[in-house]
Amino acid sequence: MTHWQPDSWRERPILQQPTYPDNDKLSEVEQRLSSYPPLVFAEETRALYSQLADVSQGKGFLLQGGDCAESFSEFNAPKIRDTFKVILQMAIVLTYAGRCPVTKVARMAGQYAKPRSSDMETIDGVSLPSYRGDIINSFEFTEAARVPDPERMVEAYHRASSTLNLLRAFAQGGLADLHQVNRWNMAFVENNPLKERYQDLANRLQDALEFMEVVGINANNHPALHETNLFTSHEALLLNYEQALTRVDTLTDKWYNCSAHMLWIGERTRQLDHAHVEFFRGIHNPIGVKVGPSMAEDELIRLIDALNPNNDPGRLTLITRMGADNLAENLPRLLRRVKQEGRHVVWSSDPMHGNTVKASSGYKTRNFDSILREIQQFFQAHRAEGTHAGGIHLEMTGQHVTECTGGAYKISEADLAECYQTQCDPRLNADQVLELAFLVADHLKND
Ligand SMILES: O=C[C@H](O)[C@H](O)COP(=O)(O)O
Ligand SMILES: C=C(OP(=O)(O)O)C(=O)O
Repeated sequence: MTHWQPDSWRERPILQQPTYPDNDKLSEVEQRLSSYPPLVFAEETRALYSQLADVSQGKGFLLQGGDCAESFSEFNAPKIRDTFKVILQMAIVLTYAGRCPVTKVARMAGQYAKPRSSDMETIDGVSLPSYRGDIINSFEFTEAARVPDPERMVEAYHRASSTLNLLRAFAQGGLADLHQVNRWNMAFVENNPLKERYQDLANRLQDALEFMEVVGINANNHPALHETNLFTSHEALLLNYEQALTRVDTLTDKWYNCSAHMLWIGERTRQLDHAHVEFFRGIHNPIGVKVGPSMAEDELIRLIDALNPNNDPGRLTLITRMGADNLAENLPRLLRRVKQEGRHVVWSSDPMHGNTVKASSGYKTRNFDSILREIQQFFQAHRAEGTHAGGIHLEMTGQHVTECTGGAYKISEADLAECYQTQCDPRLNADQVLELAFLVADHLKND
């Protein structure tokens, strides 16, 4: 294997990248970014690594979720707060009802770059370069807006930094206090059939906390009751940005990508001899790779060995995104082979990306039942193969969007127009996500 450098990816073929019109400007921005402070600290990243090592050994569950694409225009505190809360509410359901420690990783504070199926987008006979995420170009459908602008990387850095700042404040400053769970705004489940189940769980949790208080366990002597850890993650697609935030950790002398705690490689850019695999093999963060239905067993083992040659538990999460109709045929053969070869991985299910369909109205959507079906099959396949169903990876928001059909509110294709806000793929809304959490909790308890 050749010597790794933060820029050795530049010698490899690369897909899904913008073509910047001005390379001098691009280099100047990369230079500037590489002098800015890191967004996360390597020691935090190691804490996540160690939690994921437990998950890979069946001793926990990974909950990863957030926007499909964070947007510069929808950048405000309520949006960050609502997604934070819904991730926490899901985690509480999974921990308490599922009896399982949960590692929380947000798709936030950096999820700004998107791979696309097509380089061009055509509307009413006009074709323009596709929108590739706010870190690259603008969503607006004009020629000027779609030109990639390197200055957007700096903008993304500052927005990621503010988002992280608020997430840290929420996590450590009291919003995550378990005693608050009952007091959190329940409006989003108010008319939901799940309200009673959620309320019952919140009451039981309250009873447990009161009991603990009586026997002397409280937030003063157990800070875990008052605060939480929420890690950040995104698809490290735009390697110019990722390289600029990759630094040597002074405590260990190792390279870490300090743009987020965990990074993943997308399904479209995971070729063994390409730039993304090259970049990822040298950073010491916990990393993920998306695994679609076309993945062959040998190919997967080669990929695992390139990315985790020492077979370290916690290093690698395989995020399967098969589609509900393809999972039964394709996941078991991969589970079997990885188990046979003794490779340590976290298996996580992304039930979103294999289940995207176009509604008759033209909106991209996903049906709640297909999403549930993929998750159910994911658990069944692991049960059958004797492996650990280690996590879920969701495109979701704490807001009341109407982007995925179905769920307790029975969102129909006709309802999609009501509040369709995503800039790329459809996300589960707060109700749908909570409904899903109860289902996953039941599986975890049975396991
Ligand atoms: O989130 C994943 C991809 O970026 C997305 O599914 C691509 O969407 P497209 O098929 O509309 O390009
Ligand atoms: C692009 C994504 O997924 P995939 O690589 O699985 O298509 C994503 O999760 O944003």
